[in-house]
Amino acid sequence: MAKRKIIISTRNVSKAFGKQQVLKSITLEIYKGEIFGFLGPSGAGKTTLVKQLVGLDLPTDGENHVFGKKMPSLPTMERIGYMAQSDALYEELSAKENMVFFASLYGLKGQHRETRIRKVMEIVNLTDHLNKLVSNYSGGMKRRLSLAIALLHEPKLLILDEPTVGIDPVLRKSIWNAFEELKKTDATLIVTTHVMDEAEKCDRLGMIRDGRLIAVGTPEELKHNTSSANIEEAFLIYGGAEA
Ligand SMILES: Nc1ncnc2c1ncn2[C@@H]1O[C@H](COP(=O)(O)OP(=O)(O)OP(=O)(O)O)[C@@H](O)[C@H]1O
Repeated sequence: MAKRKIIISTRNVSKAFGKQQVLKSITLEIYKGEIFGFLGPSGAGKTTLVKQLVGLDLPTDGENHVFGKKMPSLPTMERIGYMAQSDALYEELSAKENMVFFASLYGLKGQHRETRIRKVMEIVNLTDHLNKLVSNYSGGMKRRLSLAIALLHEPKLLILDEPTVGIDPVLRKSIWNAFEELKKTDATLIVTTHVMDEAEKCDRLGMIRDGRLIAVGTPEELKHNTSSANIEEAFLIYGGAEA
């Protein structure tokens, strides 16, 4: 098999907040064109890790390299689409005005900007609500708008922190279809989740518990290696529970 191109290399990364050790010596490589999922319970350290990959936070020990550059690196950050766990939207503006604002930050102009806005709003199924004030959006609509913004500048690396929280199953499916389409363009996607059926859709998973990476592999490998019927069971076994 051809050697896969490494997009992210996390090397012995640890993070402490005061006395609390939140990440414990994480070493991991993520490859071009894969959908990689970080799976773990609330408080496991997923957000802390992805913020470092985006370049918004620093490890206490170790290094993160993205596209071959040590993070944080400003030119590299511009190549990443990031969707945070809480929506960073201007509530008093319409969705369209929010899009135009973020598009200008990415340097998108004119007809290209209009085309991209139309395209990403179609992906998240918000075309009919383009001119509505964000303050009148539901929680799920805001999540979808945040996702659309992360997709605007066609980044080759997308880092999405719980992208489908508050989104109904039908739309969740259409968003996962969009992820699959992006993958076909050789984009790399990283998602955090604690939803098991979503974890199953990832090409590979990194299981995180108490700041440790307890297992990495395809969903099939993780189930097979623990003789588990599902990912939830595999997680419990890797976490030290009795089979
Ligand atoms: N800025 C901070 N200062 C102090 N503690 C923090 C800070 N950020 C995160 N933590 C702590 O680090 C731990 C891991 O948090 P993190 O948000 O990374 O978990 P998570 O796996 O993303 O959880 P969730 O699924 O609930 O988002 C938690 O105990 C949290 O309280």
